Amino acid sequence: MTTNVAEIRSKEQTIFNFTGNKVKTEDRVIDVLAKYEEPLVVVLGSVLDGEECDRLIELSKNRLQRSKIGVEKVVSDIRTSSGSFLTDVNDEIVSKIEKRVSSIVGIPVEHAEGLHILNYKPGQEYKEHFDYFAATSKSASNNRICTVVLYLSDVEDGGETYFPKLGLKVYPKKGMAVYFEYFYNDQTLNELTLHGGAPVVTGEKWIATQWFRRKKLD
Ligand SMILES: O=C(O)CCC(=O)C(=O)O
Ligand SMILES: [Fe+2]
Repeated sequence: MTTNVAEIRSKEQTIFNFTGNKVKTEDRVIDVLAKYEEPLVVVLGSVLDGEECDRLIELSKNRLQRSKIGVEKVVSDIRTSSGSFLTDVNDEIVSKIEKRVSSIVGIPVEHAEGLHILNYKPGQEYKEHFDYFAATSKSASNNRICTVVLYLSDVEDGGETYFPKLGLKVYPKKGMAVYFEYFYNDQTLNELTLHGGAPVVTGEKWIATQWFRRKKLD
């Protein structure tokens, strides 16, 4: 059998740099459960303990607002959940989690937007989208480069994070997380990170998202 060398794409540099089945951070050893190689998608077990998940939900419960999308911040059918940033919350657990997430990814916390809590009730979803800003957007000068979605609750049915171009679904499990990156030179790889949050069928879904930027945020 002959191999067409032109068809073998050389792998690009990744941001997430751990190999093997564990990621060691200052305060926790995290299991790597699954990996999709290019674009890199990593499923991580037990990033947060139950108490940490409950604390994040508790902190955001009274602050939730109908989610908006884009730089213009408009209410849309694309995202029907409710959410809140925890950036103005001064809480030891929040800082600890942000630090842990940063060391998993290998990017300083100053590049992170701050934990964004989302709550989906039955029927609510986040339709497929890219996390990075369009090249024409003002925000693109310091664009997002990778995402960590932390699952703060189990979902009885539905609510999976899906990547339609990869044929990949990640089912929410309290304390687990999914990481993916879109900082490739090859834009077609970035576009493969199209993803969404499927409608919750039964139960409730809570997540915390941390988006990282290429440069520090002020
Ligand atoms: O709800 C999900 O599973 C995905 C959330 C998401 O895509 C985001 O917060 O950017
Ligand atoms: Fe997203």
